[in-house]
Parts: sequence; C-alpha cells; structure tokens
Amino acid sequence: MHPDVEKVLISRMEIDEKVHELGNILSRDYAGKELLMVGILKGAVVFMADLARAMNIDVRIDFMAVSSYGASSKSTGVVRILKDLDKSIENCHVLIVEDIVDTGLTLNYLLDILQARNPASVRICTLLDKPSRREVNVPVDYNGFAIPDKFVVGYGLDYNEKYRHLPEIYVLKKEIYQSVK
Ligand SMILES: O=P(O)(O)OC[C@H]1O[C@H](OP(=O)(O)OP(=O)(O)O)[C@H](O)[C@@H]1O
Ligand code: HPA
Ligand SMILES: [Mg+2]
Repeated sequence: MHPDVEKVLISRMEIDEKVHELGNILSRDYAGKELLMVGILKGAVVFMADLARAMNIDVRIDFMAVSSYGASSKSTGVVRILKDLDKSIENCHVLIVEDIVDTGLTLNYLLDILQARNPASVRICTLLDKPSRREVNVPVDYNGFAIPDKFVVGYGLDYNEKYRHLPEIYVLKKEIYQSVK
C-alpha cells in the first residue's frame, strides 16, 4: 500500500463488481437509445474507461473539463469550462460520469449547462457519493457507493494531482492534507 494512505476503503474487487453491475443496469436502461457518456476530467477518467467497457450496448464517449471559478479554494459552484464537448447534444441521451459527488456544486452547475442544450435526457452516474457533505441537491440517478466524510484517493481521485493511478480507493492519511496549506 502507498505510504500516504491510511487504509483501503473500497478494494479492486469491490470496484470491479460494482462497475459491472452499473454497466448492466445502464445497458438495460439505455437499450435502443443513442447514449453519449460524458466523463468529467480528470477524476472520472479511470471509472469512465472501465464503465464504458462494462456496457453491452453501443455508446459514444466524450469529456468535459471544468474548474472552479476564481482563486478561492472553497467551491463557489460557478465552474469555468476548460474543455467542452466536441459536438451538439441536441436530442441525445446524455449520461454524466463522475468519480465523486461531494457538495454537489460542480454537478449542479454542469447539469444546468447541459440541460440548456436541449438533449433528449441528462442523467448522472457517479462511482462515489458523500451525501453528508451535500450543499445543493443534485439528482444522482446511478451511484456506486455511498461513503463517509473522509478524503479519498485512488482510481482517478487525487489530492494535489497525486494518487490518481492507484488501483483501489483509499482513505488518505490526515497528516498528508493537513500539513500543506
Ligand atoms: O461535489 P463537488 O463538491 O463539486 O466535488 C466533486 C468534484 O470535485 C472533484 O473534481 P476536481 O475539481 O478535484 O477536479 P479533478 O476531477 O480534476 O480532480 C470531483 O472529480 C468532482 O468533479
Ligand atoms: O474525497 C475526495 N477525494 C478526492 N477528490 C474529491 N473531491 C471531492 N471530494 C473528494
Ligand atoms: Mg480533484
């Protein structure tokens, strides 16, 4: 295990099982529809790659990159689009793919932006949900795991851009994020 992590929260096997379960549910729910999976960079990259390969219907994939607006370290809920979708989503069924929903501010804003583009539907699929931290109510349609209020890394999730490549989901040691201002 990486020395900066306290423990494994969700193992590789539990992640695999959940991703396949979600892939089956989504394949059933979107059968016969044109689905565009939209991964939110960068955290969702690893989950997106596995989830797309767990689908047994035809899908298209694209990515968006957003960043919290302004210099404040606290999320304001206003996000700036750094990379937009390549094509129009008018009349498409869109599934937003996220690694984690925390305060909900990022998704709340993204949902507004995408809904304004007249898609056939927009739903949210997240691997992790921290419901105790929610500041705005976002409709999470598909969720892998509800987790406690601990800072987690691995499987795409970072702290200061580190740990995204680790294969499982871990609780980061407190001293790692408390020692840096
Ligand atoms: O519900 P919220 O409180 O808005 O937090 C969730 C968002 O924060 C993380 O992204 P981050 O801004 O760290 O970018 P990253 O995906 O590149 O790590 C995560 O991937 C979600 O997009
Ligand atoms: O626990 C977390 N880990 C990594 N990124 C995050 N963004 C919101 N919550 C988290
Ligand atoms: Mg991050």
